[in-house]
Amino acid sequence: MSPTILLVVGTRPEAIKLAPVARALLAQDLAPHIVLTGQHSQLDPAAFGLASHPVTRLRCPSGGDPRVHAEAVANAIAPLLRASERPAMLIVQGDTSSALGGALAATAAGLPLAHVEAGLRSHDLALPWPEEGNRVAIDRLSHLLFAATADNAANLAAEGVTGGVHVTGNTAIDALFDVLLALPPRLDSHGLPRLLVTCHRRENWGAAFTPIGLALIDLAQIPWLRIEVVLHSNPSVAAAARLLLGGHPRIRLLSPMAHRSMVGAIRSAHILLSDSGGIQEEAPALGIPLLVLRSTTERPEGIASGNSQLVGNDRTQIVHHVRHLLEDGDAYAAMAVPAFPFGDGKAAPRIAALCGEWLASEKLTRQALIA
Ligand SMILES: CC(=O)N[C@H]1[C@@H](OP(=O)(O)OP(=O)(O)OC[C@H]2O[C@@H](n3ccc(=O)[nH]c3=O)[C@H](O)[C@@H]2O)O[C@H](CO)[C@@H](O)[C@@H]1O
Repeated sequence: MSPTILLVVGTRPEAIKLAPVARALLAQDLAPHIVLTGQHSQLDPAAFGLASHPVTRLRCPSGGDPRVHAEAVANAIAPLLRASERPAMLIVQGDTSSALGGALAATAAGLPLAHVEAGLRSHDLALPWPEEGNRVAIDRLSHLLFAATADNAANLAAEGVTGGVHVTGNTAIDALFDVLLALPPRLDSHGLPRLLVTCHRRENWGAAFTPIGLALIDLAQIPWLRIEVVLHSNPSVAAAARLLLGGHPRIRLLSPMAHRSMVGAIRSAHILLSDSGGIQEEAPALGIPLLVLRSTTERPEGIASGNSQLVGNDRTQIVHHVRHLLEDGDAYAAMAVPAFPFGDGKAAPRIAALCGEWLASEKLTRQALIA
């Protein structure tokens, strides 16, 4: 029987980034089993191509203290690891409290743990909180660490974590390529240039969204610029944008989109304004200039490749940088060259092969110890 591998999925980006891994594990004759923690309660496995795998649903919605949430997830996963058909390995992705909960549960049960997107660091525990702390904690507990980039592996080395580290690329690019294959070809757009905005990180919640919203209202005075804000699926995160921008005649608020539609929207945008991690990975590959609504990033590779720029959440700075890109064709063209600093779209098969090899070598070691 194929060894079972549990994949813990709490949020939309984890589903997007683990779907290619689940598929690649199956191709390696390993049996992926999806554990939906309930962090994003509306998550539909079918929307991410995960429905063909066995799925266990836990009831751990987010809200409140993320450390309490991580503990709740760990407690809810524990019985799955004690079951008679104990999995061979548990995989977590990224830095959510679901991922931390999965890592804690695996550790408590003495189960091998693999971390997809290991070594990502902003080097500031407060930005983003609690994600940066979750990243460090998960990496300390993991047996296999799949770093997306050489910089991420170097972050691990600097912390003294070297064993089990592999540079694989980010599975976000695998997922992006999958979507692009299914999208109709891009038609030349003769419409107005579009500024596409997403904003959901904790540091831009509530009142912290105000300068960003006011910057969009300033930019809406440019008559030939279309502004679209994609709201987050968490209504309390979306509330500040609704309050400030709802009803503005020149700013469209859009409901959260399926990944396929989102990639289509990014691909046809002129400029992106976002604090999303995943969009920082996708924008360079699509060659769409990205202004990052943060003062720091754990993804400096997109800045080094010339595709993104940090603009923080200051009203004047945001307006200045968007206007600069709209008015200076050379500056725009320099940021619009597609680049692939986050991977070549083959991260998931690499990860699955490494999991298979690791499990085989563990089995040999166990057999040698018994003999
Ligand atoms: C800054 C940061 O700490 N980000 C973390 C956050 O993700 P992150 O900040 O990427 O979370 P988002 O919710 O922005 O998800 C981004 C992904 O969702 C897609 N999208 C976005 C809007 C929409 O309506 N529909 C849609 O499909 C984007 O194209 C992208 O693929 O959790 C991830 C999962 O652990 C981590 O890997 C990231 O490090």
